Amino acid sequence: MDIVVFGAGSLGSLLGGLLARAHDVTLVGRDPHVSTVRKDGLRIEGEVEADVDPDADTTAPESADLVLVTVKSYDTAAAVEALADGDYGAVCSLQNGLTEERLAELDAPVVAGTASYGARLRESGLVDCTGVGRVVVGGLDRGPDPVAERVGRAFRAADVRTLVASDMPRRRWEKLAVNAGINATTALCRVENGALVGGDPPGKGENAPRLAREAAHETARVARAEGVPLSNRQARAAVERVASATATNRSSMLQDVESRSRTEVDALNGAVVDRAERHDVGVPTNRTLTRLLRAWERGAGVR
Ligand SMILES: NC(=O)C1=CN([C@@H]2O[C@H](COP(=O)(O)OP(=O)(O)OC[C@H]3O[C@@H](n4cnc5c(N)ncnc54)[C@H](O)[C@@H]3O)[C@@H](O)[C@H]2O)C=CC1
Ligand SMILES: CC(C)(CO)C(=O)C(=O)O
Repeated sequence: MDIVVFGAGSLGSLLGGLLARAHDVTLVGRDPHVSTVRKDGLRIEGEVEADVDPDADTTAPESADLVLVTVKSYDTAAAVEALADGDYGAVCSLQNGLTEERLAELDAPVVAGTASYGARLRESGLVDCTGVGRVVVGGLDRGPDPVAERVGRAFRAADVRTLVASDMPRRRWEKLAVNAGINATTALCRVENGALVGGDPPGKGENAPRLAREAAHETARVARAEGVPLSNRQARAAVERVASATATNRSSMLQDVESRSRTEVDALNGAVVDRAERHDVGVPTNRTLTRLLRAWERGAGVR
């Protein structure tokens, strides 16, 4: 397959690099990373090791079988603009947050995706795989999706752990509940993910878990208003499962706040608020978390 990875940062370089073991991959990113990859190739270190030689450019090729979008969610509109005139067989987002609807503006079938691999671009030309997770792809609607099947086969051919799911709407909303619950709470409270599990001893230290739980419950309520069957219990259980499994992680939003960078709050808690308004569902916790993070971004001068 001819695959373009639009957004060759941490995740895009890792997955693009892994896919380059079996496919013709072009990483679209920025210098100096692009020039280094062109000159010396890309090295993957950590939980997976590989030396690969994908193409790299600062603009997207005009055609490809598949485009993977891996820019931060707030750069999705710019990515859509950059890809608008291309001839692509399919486009798939592996970003956090609800971004697929924006990709639907492109003249190509959209495959929904999530990634739980961990990636960190250590320096130009060198990406660390900090965790072997899984890619999940599927149709935007429930049911089998032949384009997603093809994308899944391409990932597996490159030894990327991949599931092709026929219940992607529920999975996307469950992932949104996890990120809406964990990311904003850990960023604002400056705690690791594990602080959201339990509340031990009872009555003490339970404020952060309660915030995360309420944000997840509200997300599930909005999912149901959208016709997606996600119960409050499933959403809460997903938050607790992920927070336990990643207990010592500093969430990506906490890292953004610590490095005084823009966060993805608009595509996470902000997306829950936007969807809730369409259905007249109250989401006070997500609204407050969104306002606090936007206020922090403005104060930090990154918005
Ligand atoms: N890093 C990780 O381990 C994981 C990240 N994600 C999600 O994946 C998405 C990307 O995250 P990261 O890779 O960490 O971010 P990142 O900031 O490392 O990578 C994004 C890259 O896109 C490039 N970019 C942005 N606009 C561009 C344009 N117009 N043209 C060319 N290049 C452009 C940036 O220069 C940057 O290198 C986010 O939504 C994140 O939540 C999801 C799972 C794991
Ligand atoms: C799953 C989780 C919460 C892991 O930290 C994540 O996706 C993030 O930090 O963005």
